[in-house]
Amino acid sequence: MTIAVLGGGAWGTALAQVIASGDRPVTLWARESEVVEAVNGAHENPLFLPKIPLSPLIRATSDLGEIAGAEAVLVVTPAQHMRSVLRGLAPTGQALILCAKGIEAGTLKLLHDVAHEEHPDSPIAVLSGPTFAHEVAAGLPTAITLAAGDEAQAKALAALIARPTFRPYVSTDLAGAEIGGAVKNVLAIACGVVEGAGLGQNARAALIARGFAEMTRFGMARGARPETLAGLSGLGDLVLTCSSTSSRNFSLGVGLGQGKSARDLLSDRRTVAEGAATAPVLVEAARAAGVDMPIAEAVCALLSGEAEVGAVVERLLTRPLSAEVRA
Ligand SMILES: NC(=O)C1=CN([C@@H]2O[C@H](COP(=O)(O)OP(=O)(O)OC[C@H]3O[C@@H](n4cnc5c(N)ncnc54)[C@H](O)[C@@H]3O)[C@@H](O)[C@H]2O)C=CC1
Ligand SMILES: O=C(CO)COP(=O)(O)O
Repeated sequence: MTIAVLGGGAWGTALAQVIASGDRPVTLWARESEVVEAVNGAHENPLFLPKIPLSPLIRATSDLGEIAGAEAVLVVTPAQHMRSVLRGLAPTGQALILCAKGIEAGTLKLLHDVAHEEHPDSPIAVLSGPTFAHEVAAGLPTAITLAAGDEAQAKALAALIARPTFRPYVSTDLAGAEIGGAVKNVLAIACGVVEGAGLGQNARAALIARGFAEMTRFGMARGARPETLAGLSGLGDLVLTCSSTSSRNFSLGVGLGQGKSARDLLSDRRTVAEGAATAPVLVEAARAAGVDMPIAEAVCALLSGEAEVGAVVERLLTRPLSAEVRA
């Protein structure tokens, strides 16, 4: 049976490639007709994942109806579009594996809650971890967290998608797997700012550690387990995206740190920097949960243009001194 992938961006295409490497036919739903044509004709996706020859076992379509017969569906749309795309999918009870990283604006809901609302009869799983799409598509070794509400379900889905260089570790902590990925994108922007403003490597290490403390506080307030946040989908992904210009969030931060405006930096991008969409939602969700997230607040202020880099850094450095670990 086929496995379906919803979303023909870099990550959806890379996941289709890794699944197809196990001799499995993959149906890839893409919004853009040029992606459908290029994947079916030339076996490539020059729009979102250039220079990677794709498996002929991947067949692209723009018809959501063609997803109906698949054994499982990997959902890889940007977080803010996930609900509307899922709404167009027939309610067949297929397992949905969510691969986007974010929190829904307006409702402040995690994506597995959104998916459950739209498809109450489908088992829901979350796939997250340190995974640059171009490395996964090139077959480089990668490990991920695969969480489902039920352990047997998580194991069955892990067996379905595991490949020799793509190694899932199972979990039953859906909230933990999701929150790590959503929060690290915002922190990656902050680390990019440190790089762009030339604040040094000590500052970046401090930001990663204090950012992880924010992720843990927020995660635990929303029901995540701290050991999940310390794993691949939390700390693992935080380290990856806070240290490489391959990260779109980090590189957005570099531009902000150099004094460019978020509007200018985002206007000529076709690709997503999810942290920019997540930051205001995260700040709102943290305030609603009574959680202090000064780094996320700083990223938000920079993105909205409310404050400049110098002021934001000064605000962070002049906070009252406090204990490293809060009671
Ligand atoms: N690229 C990567 O290395 C990784 C990405 N992710 C996550 O996967 C998700 C998708 O990211 P990418 O594949 O990288 O995207 P991308 O930046 O490569 O491509 C943009 C995607 O957004 C879609 N899109 C734009 N407007 C839309 C709309 N109105 N409705 C539905 N879809 C729309 C486009 O069709 C395209 O698939 C994001 O949440 C991202 O954080 C997760 C792990 C790795
Ligand atoms: O989530 C990712 C790697 O795990 C990709 O990060 P960026 O979206 O910042 O490129």
